Amino acid sequence: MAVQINPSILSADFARLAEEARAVEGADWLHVDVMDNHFVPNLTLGVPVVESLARATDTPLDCHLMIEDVDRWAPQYVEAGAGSVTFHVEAAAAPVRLAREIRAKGARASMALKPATPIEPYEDLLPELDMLLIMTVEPGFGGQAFLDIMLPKIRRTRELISKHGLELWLQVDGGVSASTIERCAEAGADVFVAGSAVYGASDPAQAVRALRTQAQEATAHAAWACDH
Ligand SMILES: O=C(CO)[C@@H](O)[C@H](O)COP(=O)(O)O
Ligand SMILES: [Fe+2]
Repeated sequence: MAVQINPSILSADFARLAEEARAVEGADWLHVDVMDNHFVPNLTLGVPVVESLARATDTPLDCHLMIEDVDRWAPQYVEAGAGSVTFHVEAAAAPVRLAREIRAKGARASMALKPATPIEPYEDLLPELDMLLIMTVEPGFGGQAFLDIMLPKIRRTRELISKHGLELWLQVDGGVSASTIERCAEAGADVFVAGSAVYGASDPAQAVRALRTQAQEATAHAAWACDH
């Protein structure tokens, strides 16, 4: 099973975004947190910055939209150059229609769940998605402590993916670091967002490589991956 490491530029220096994007060459995707100060109590960046970032790096952009009115805005992030667009189910009026629109415009469609949002009501919706994001902190800020109580939700989601024979990627985001990534991989995650663990390191590219090795080794020993 291939694992993917997606550094989050939320923890980078916003005055040097292009340089910071290039500092993690070798990463699978660059994770871009879009916050509107309504869905979450923080404000980051929007469509024009994503357009510029897409031109500044060869690493594809994984846009995590923590915004209200997401049915209206998400397609514009595909047009801005994102290769993957994640909307929060708590903010979407019509998640199936939105996932189909993102895919039709040529990006991977992904849906995120806040910590208190269960996966079970969305089981039938999984075939409409390319990735599911399980938040392992309350969305809004980098540098928060990993919520261990999300591990059973990761396990249950991996079981649903296997049950339906889907190619869905399972992403975790929040507090992912050298001390938590193995637990996430063992539980069933295969795409790992890491902000402070990458950009807080003296060598971000080396931090990506180290996280990848840890995740690969944990996955190799994980029961869910052995079934494949
Ligand atoms: O979406 C978010 C926060 O809402 C994340 O993508 C953070 O940027 C992750 O940062 P760390 O917890 O890894 O420092
Ligand atoms: Fe994120």
